Amino acid sequence: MKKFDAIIIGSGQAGTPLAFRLAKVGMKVALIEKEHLGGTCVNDGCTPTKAYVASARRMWDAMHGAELGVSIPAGAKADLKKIKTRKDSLVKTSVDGIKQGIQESEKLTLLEGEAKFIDQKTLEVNGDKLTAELIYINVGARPASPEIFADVHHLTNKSILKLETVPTHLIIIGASYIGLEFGQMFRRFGSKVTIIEQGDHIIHKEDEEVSNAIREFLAEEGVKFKMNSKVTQAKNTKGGIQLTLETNGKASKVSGSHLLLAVGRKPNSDLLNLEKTGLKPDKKGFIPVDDYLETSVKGIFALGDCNGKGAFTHTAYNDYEIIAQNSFDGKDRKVSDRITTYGLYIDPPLGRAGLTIREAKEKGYKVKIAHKPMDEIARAKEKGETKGFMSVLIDADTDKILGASILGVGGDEIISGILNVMYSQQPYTVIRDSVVPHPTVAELIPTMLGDLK
Ligand SMILES: Cc1cc2nc3c(=O)[nH]c(=O)nc-3n(C[C@H](O)[C@H](O)[C@H](O)COP(=O)(O)OP(=O)(O)OC[C@H]3O[C@@H](n4cnc5c(N)ncnc54)[C@H](O)[C@@H]3O)c2cc1C
Ligand SMILES: NC(=O)c1ccc[n+]([C@@H]2O[C@H](COP(=O)([O-])OP(=O)(O)OC[C@H]3O[C@@H](n4cnc5c(N)ncnc54)[C@H](O)[C@@H]3O)[C@@H](O)[C@H]2O)c1
Repeated sequence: MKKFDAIIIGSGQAGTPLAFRLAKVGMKVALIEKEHLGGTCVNDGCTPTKAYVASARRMWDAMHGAELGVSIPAGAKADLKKIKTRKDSLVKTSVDGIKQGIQESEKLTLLEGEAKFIDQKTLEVNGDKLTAELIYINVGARPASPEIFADVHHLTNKSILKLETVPTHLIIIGASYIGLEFGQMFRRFGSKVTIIEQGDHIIHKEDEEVSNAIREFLAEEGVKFKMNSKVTQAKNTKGGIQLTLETNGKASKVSGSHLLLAVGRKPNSDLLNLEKTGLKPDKKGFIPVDDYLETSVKGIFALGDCNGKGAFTHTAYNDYEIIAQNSFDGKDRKVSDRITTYGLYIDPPLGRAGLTIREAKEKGYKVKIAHKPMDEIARAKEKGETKGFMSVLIDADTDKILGASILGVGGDEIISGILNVMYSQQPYTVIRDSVVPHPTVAELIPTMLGDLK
């Protein structure tokens, strides 16, 4: 039996920085990773997809030069092999950085293998047993894969990143983060793209206006949507796959060269033998934790996607901060202090913070809404990128900002300014009365708030 001060299962966006921090304060730490250092974000999530989004944008620029008076000779072509090589190099740099950090740390031991509990505080990896009083679970999630697709060739967010030629017709199941980001980028790389969604709105968590605007501009680029559609049959064909759909009671068929499943993610908690620790995941497989990320077993914590408190890299990293700062910096940080925020990295992007209008109304807030279409903003017009709008939601009783959606050029960056005011718990009037550089898209936020009725 090997004894450690702390064991971390999974080298994701919470586990990796935590391993370094624990080792830095002198603890003997084991970091267990079954697949790849850095986890999903680095290897098959944020880093690769945002690298591809950047290549897709260059492709779009090449096709749209004439709109801004620039003649670009015809013949722009996405070379997926080169796009992948660039991505692989970005991923490698990140992973090598983690490897080097581990090699340089005397207190940190990396164990490459899959961890399983064999009793409350003991784990087994590759036949070795190890124990610690403190155990941090950071096992992340994997792509969900409905039974109906089990026997047809299909891609996930992992395998699609291994392709070296552009699919002729990519069918995507699921119109949310993964489906929309991959859908637009492959459309721009030259694929025909059809997205099949069971619901009646794409990116269903958002307000209807956001969802409709995104659908409209993706459709304008040629992405086809089949809404309210369920796959009732899937089969392999000579040229790819054929799906039978049921849409509002009507049957139809769609055939494509490739199929991507983007129907959500399943926590990896089922791989851990959790019952040996006395822990029980919830119905969706998330490991229940308190506001300080501790499970019902003292000394065992769950961080990142597997605890169901967030599904993003910044939420996983914040979980690390909560543990580290409460343990070593005398702070009292809690999950419930976190304000929801994320980007959807289509082009133009969506930056989101706080509540949607629907959520605010459901919670009983009396709301004031400031709203500005991008086509009324000088800088957006100058850039020739006028799709989308900005909207900020205000609590009519307190003047505090409840939420915001910035859909449009720079929206993923602009949202942080609004988020900072939300964290500082100041009223919206602080932004309304601020002076912002001209000409920027953000300069219209004070104007928009000034127009608030
Ligand atoms: C295609 C895609 C794009 C994304 N884009 C974004 C984005 O732009 N912005 C954003 O904020 N988020 C994005 N995300 C989400 C983000 O990647 C995750 O929220 C984040 O990686 C979660 O980190 P984590 O630390 O919880 O787990 P992970 O990063 O998933 O790491 C968990 C690690 O645990 C390992 N592991 C699992 N079980 C065991 C075991 N039993 N023993 C040992 N090791 C184990 C896994 O191999 C993995 O390396 C994206 C996700 C996907 C799939
Ligand atoms: N920009 C980002 O931050 C980013 C990007 C990519 C992924 N992610 C993370 O990855 C996670 C997973 O994303 P996702 O898009 O796979 O899942 P999701 O859970 O957000 O959406 C899945 C979609 O698939 C639809 N769906 C499910 N089953 C279906 C079926 N059988 N037929 C048709 N439609 C079906 C659902 O209605 C839903 O719209 C998200 O939680 C997100 O946090 C984040």
